[in-house]
This record gives sequence, structure tokens and C-alpha cells, in this order.
Amino acid sequence: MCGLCYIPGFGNECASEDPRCPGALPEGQNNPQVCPYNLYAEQLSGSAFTCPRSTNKRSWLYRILPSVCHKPFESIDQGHVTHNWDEVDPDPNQLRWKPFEIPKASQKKVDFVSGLHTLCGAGDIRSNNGLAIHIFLCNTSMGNRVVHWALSFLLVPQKGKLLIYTEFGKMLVQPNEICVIQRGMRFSIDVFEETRGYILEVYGVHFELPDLGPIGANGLANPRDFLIPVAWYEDRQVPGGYTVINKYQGKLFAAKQNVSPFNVVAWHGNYTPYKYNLENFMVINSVAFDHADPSIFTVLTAKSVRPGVAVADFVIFPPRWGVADKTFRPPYYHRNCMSEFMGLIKGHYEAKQGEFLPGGGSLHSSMTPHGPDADCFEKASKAKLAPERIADGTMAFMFESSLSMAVTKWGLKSSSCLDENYYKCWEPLKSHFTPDSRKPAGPN
Ligand SMILES: O=C(O)Cc1cc(O)ccc1O
Ligand SMILES: [Fe+2]
Repeated sequence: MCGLCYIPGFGNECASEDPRCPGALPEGQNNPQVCPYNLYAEQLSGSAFTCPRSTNKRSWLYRILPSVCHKPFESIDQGHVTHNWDEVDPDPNQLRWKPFEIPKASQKKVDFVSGLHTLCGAGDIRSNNGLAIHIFLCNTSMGNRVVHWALSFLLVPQKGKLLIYTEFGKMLVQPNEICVIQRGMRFSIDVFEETRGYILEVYGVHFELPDLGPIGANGLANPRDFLIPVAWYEDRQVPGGYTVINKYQGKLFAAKQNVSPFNVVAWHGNYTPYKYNLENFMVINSVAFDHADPSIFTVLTAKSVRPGVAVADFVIFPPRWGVADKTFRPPYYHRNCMSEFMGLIKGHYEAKQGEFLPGGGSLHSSMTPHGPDADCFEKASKAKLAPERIADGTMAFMFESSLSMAVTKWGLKSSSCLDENYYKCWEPLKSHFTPDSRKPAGPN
């Protein structure tokens, strides 16, 4: 597991050969009549063939057998995976979940796929517009089960590291790192303990680095800190074969195949999985006064066709200095046309003193009012504004979407983690209005 190698960079044209087979990549062409080592050539297209060069994404895989070698797919138990946004009536309330419970390995073995739970989402897979947020809760490696996921997703492990086998090679992804597996890529996940994390799945779009505008050429998530796996193959047949689980149009199907799907000896292209360590995020913020919008913390964005409007942004709240003068430093009260799902990887979140805990979540869907709890407001309104470390040792994040998200039945009724008392954190807020005083007063 140690000694995994990666290629640094974001969205670059890369080439990688498993060192056991030097020269496995054909030279000067993609489709020789016979490929080196008698491999099969297979293209994986992540964009329409005709996309402009700047957005065209594809990779060429040189593999022992093409991925078409499988028995037919058949529908399987859907577990808690759904893309039906009408399971329960819409709920306009602020929602918060206590840490999602991980099944105990001693009671039931659950792998990444059987431990997937859809929490909320919106849009339509078939027309390629929308997103879903899933929680994974598992305790067992996938073994000979492999997922073929027809949509791009961003994975945020919160507890337990993940060894992810992909057709492009292996990645070790630990809490405080994220990884992106793009549309159509096959993968299998080994876990080492009771494991939990969050998934942001987007339909029909890819994650990109945000534009930096006046920030300049550097900052936020720097491209060189993204890591791509290197080619690694296994030529393995297992008794009973491999099960390829296909998440197709929102439903799960399974098919058997004899050979390992991780049989890619070499690949080249710009369409790959990748990982990123959130510690490398170069934070930019207010150094004079006022609270800047959290878009300054955007790590990756999946843009919609409307300029500046994302299907989903992945935003983090990293450790940093708070130095703003004459300023209420925590997040402001607000209503946002965008929907905000938040999760916590470790530590605590600056706007919530109470029950927003690592492994839990909150959802403030479109135009739902929210902001600091009463405790946080009182403290921050009176605090002495010296430079202070904010969020040291903590990492909260937000999946922010232009779509108004619906919560699933599991999210609202059957997870048993929904915190019915969330609204109470704002109840102690009292009016500090002082109409008679000429000079505005602070809270007392
Ligand atoms: O709601 C939240 O806690 C997220 C958030 C943080 C912030 O600093 C400003 C706006 C915002 O929505
Ligand atoms: Fe917010």
C-alpha cells in the first residue's frame, strides 16, 4: 500500500505504463493492427468526440481483454440507492443529521456498494442535469466486486482510509483527502476499518478548477497538487469470476466476468481519476474587514451552462487566520438561491457550537434561512478582534448546488440520524434592537 506512485497535475495529457511491461504504449498511433504485448486498445470518452479541444476528454487503455467481455447485466437489490426525488414530500426546513451510523463488522459485513445511501439530490440523469449526495457506511473491502459508475463523482472519506483500485492504477485516499472518479471508470474499494464518507455525484458535467479572476495565476487548489495514479494491472481469474456492478440511469445492475477489470497495462490521455490533499489548499480571505463569501474556498466546480452558476461546487472551510477588523467574523445570516449541503471531516465548524459533528451533515436547500447558532452569535459579537486561528485541526466542507435538493426517504425517515431539534439552536437569539439610542449598541 505504501509506495504508491502518482503523476502530479490537473487535466493534463499523461502517459503511463506498468513497469512490468515497458513499451506497452503504442508509439505514434492509438490503434496499431496489433498492439504491443498483444493487448487490446479501448478508448474511454468523457466528452463528446466533437467537444472543443479545451473541454475534450478521453483516454486510451491498453488491456488484456476489452471491458465488453462480460455476461449480461441484471437488476439487483437497490439497497438505499435512489434517484427518485419524489419518495417523500419536500421539506423546507433546515435539516441536520447526527453522525451517520456505520454498521459494525461483527454484526454485518457491508462493503462500499452495499453501504451506499442516497441522502438528497435533484435533476434528471437521463437528460444529464442534476446531482445526488450519497453517504457511504461500510466495514468490508469489495473483494471481487467492482463498480462501473456511469456518472462522475467526488468522494470525501471522513473515517478510515480507502485503497481504490481503478483501471488507471491504485490510489490511497485518506480522510482530509478527496478523490474524483469520472464518468464510466471502473473501481473497487478496500477498507481497513469501519469507514464513512460523503459522495457528490454530478450528472453530465465534469469537475474543474475554478477560474481565479483577479486572484491571479496561483492560489486556492493549485493544479500540481492533484495526483493521478500510474498504470497497474493484474492478470487474475478468480473462481466464480468478478461481479461488475453497474450504476446505470440511477439503478444498480450486476454482471459476471472472468478476468479482472484491472487489466490495463498502459494508458494515455487526459481523462483519469485523481486525488487531492485538502491541506494543500492555499486559502485566500479578507485581511481588512467583512466576511467574504465562501466561494473563495472553492476547490472544484462542476459548471452548468449558465455563466457563474454551478451544478455543484465543492467548497472547504480550512484552518486559517481570522484577522478582519470591525467585523462579525463567523458566517453571516443568509438565504441563498443555491442549496448548501455541509459535512464535517474533523474538528468543529465555526458557525455551530453544538451538534454539527464529524460524520454528520446539514442541508439548507434553496432559500432556506440559516446562519450562526445563538451561542456563536453572542460570542462573536463581543469577541476582542485580535488575529486568531480559525478552524485549527478541523475541516468542514460544503456541496453547493444551483438545484433545489429533495431529501430521500432514508434521509428523512429511515436513517434515524435526523436531528429533530436543529431549529432550537436559533431559538435563543434575542432582539438587541435599540431604537431609542442614537448610537447603535452591540448585543448585551
Ligand atoms: O452556511 C454556511 O455555514 C456556509 C457559509 C459559510 C460562510 O462563511 C458564508 C456563507 C455560507 O453559506
Ligand atoms: Fe450557508
